[in-house]
Formats: sequence, structure tokens, C-alpha cells
Amino acid sequence: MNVLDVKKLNVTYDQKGIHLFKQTPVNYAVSNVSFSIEKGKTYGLVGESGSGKSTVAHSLIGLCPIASGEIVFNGQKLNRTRQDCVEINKDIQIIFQDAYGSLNPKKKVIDIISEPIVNYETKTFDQLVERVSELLEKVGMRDDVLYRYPHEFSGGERQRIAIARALALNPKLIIADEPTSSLDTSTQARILNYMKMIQQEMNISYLFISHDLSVVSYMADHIGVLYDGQLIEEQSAHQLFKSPKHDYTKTLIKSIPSID
Ligand SMILES: Nc1ncnc2c1ncn2[C@@H]1O[C@H](COP(=O)(O)OP(=O)(O)OP(=O)(O)O)[C@@H](O)[C@H]1O
Repeated sequence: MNVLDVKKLNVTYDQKGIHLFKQTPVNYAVSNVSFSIEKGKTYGLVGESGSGKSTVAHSLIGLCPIASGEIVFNGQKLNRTRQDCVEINKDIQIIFQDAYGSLNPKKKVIDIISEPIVNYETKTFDQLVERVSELLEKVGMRDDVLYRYPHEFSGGERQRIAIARALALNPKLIIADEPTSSLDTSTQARILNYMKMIQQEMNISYLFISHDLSVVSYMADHIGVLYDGQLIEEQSAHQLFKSPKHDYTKTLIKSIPSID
């Protein structure tokens, strides 16, 4: 069963950077992109800077309008109405590269992580503390950080807080847009391992986006290669390395030091 089906997605911008709705496209940021993500699996989207990765991510959560195409979430076509957005905001969460930018610097960890819970559920303060502590535990953090502010943490710890917040509403799909790109290698590995453990425990699906094929291949069951707004190749992670079809994919594979 697929948690997400993206069908012939087109996103365009005009010369001023305004999204176009069903008008003559001036500039395709994403062109005819189709892919699916199975429940509990990871789909990796890899591509160089400007290939359209973030545009795909943003269009899925309603941050950027689509010119044409279909997004089907859990078997239901998203019509992108206000009601749709309320529903998908609960089930689809996003983690950005810049955790510092996505965490409110004026709020304590407990308020940051409990914010989505408070928006959807009625809980006492004690219940919130318990829930937030549980979420922190999933990313290897203790409840002694509850009353600290984002600037008091390292980049890796901030990203773990962002992941804990993304998990708060038991989402079905997490979009991770370059989640470890600004972190050093060992911190990156730690975060990726937490994400894998969380996936096993909660049966969450991931759309894992990165310019780095080695990171994507570590995480993903299936990989799509995005080039100049088009999905030029898509295969299981194993098969992609065994028999890449496109020259660009071959170049990406060759650029990974340990493989070749
Ligand atoms: N607001 C905008 N206005 C105009 N063009 C845009 C806008 N946002 C993105 N684009 C263009 O759309 C294309 C895809 O950009 P996008 O940010 O999705 O790529 P990306 O693969 O995520 O790149 P990066 O890894 O550098 O973030 C690029 O050509 C970019 O210049």
C-alpha cells in the first residue's frame, strides 16, 4: 500500500519567482515528476542544487502551488483546500536542513515540541511533559533539556529536537529535506540511525531528500534521481547501484569515494 502517489507533478515560476497556476509556463522548476512511497518505506530523492528537490517537498505540504498533476495521500487525492491542509499537516511533517531556522529561538524545548500537540489535542500539563519526554527519548535526549532554548544546543541536537517535534502527532510521512547536510559526518550518522530506528518503531514513511547519493542510499529503499526538474531515473537502491541507466546517475555513483 502506498502512503503517497505523486503523479505528473508540474511546478512553474514566472520570471519574478511567482508560482503560476495553469498558465503558460515560463520556467518549469519541476516537470512531470511521478513517484510513489510505500507505507513504512523510504523514498530517496537525489539531485544537484537547483534540480527541484525542495520544490517537490514544498508542493507536497502546500507551501508551493502546483501547476498540474496529482498528489494522492493514503489513497485520497489532495484537493489542497483549507480542510485538506489541516488534515495533511497532521499526517505529513517536514524536517528542514536548517534546524535553527525552523525552531523558534524564543521558545523552550517543551513549548516547541508540544506546540503541534496542543493544536490538535487537549492534554494537561503533566501529560504534555510526559509526551514530550517520550518524544525526546526517541531521539536520544533526556527530559533535562525541556526548559532550555534552541541556542543552547549543538546543530545535531537541534535537528534531533526538530525530529522529536515532527513525531509529535504520529505522522504517516516525514519529508526530510537535506536533514543532515550541515552536520559533520559522525553527527550525520547518528541522526540517520535515529531516523531508521524511529521508522522501524513507528512504521513511518520517509521522503528523504539530499544532494548526497551516499546518504540517500544509506536511508532509501527506492531512489529517484532528479535532474533539471525531471525524474530521469528511478530504481530500488540496490538496483540503482548495480545497473544505473542514466549517465548522470553513473557520474553520481562514481563521485562516492567508497564505491567504484
Ligand atoms: N521562488 C522561486 N522563484 C523562482 N524560481 C525558483 C524559486 N524557487 C525555486 N526556483 C527555481 O526552481 C528550480 C528548483 O529549485 P529548488 O530549490 O527546488 O532546487 P533544489 O534541488 O532543492 O536546490 P537546493 O538543493 O539548492 O535547495 C531552480 O531552478 C530554482 O532557481
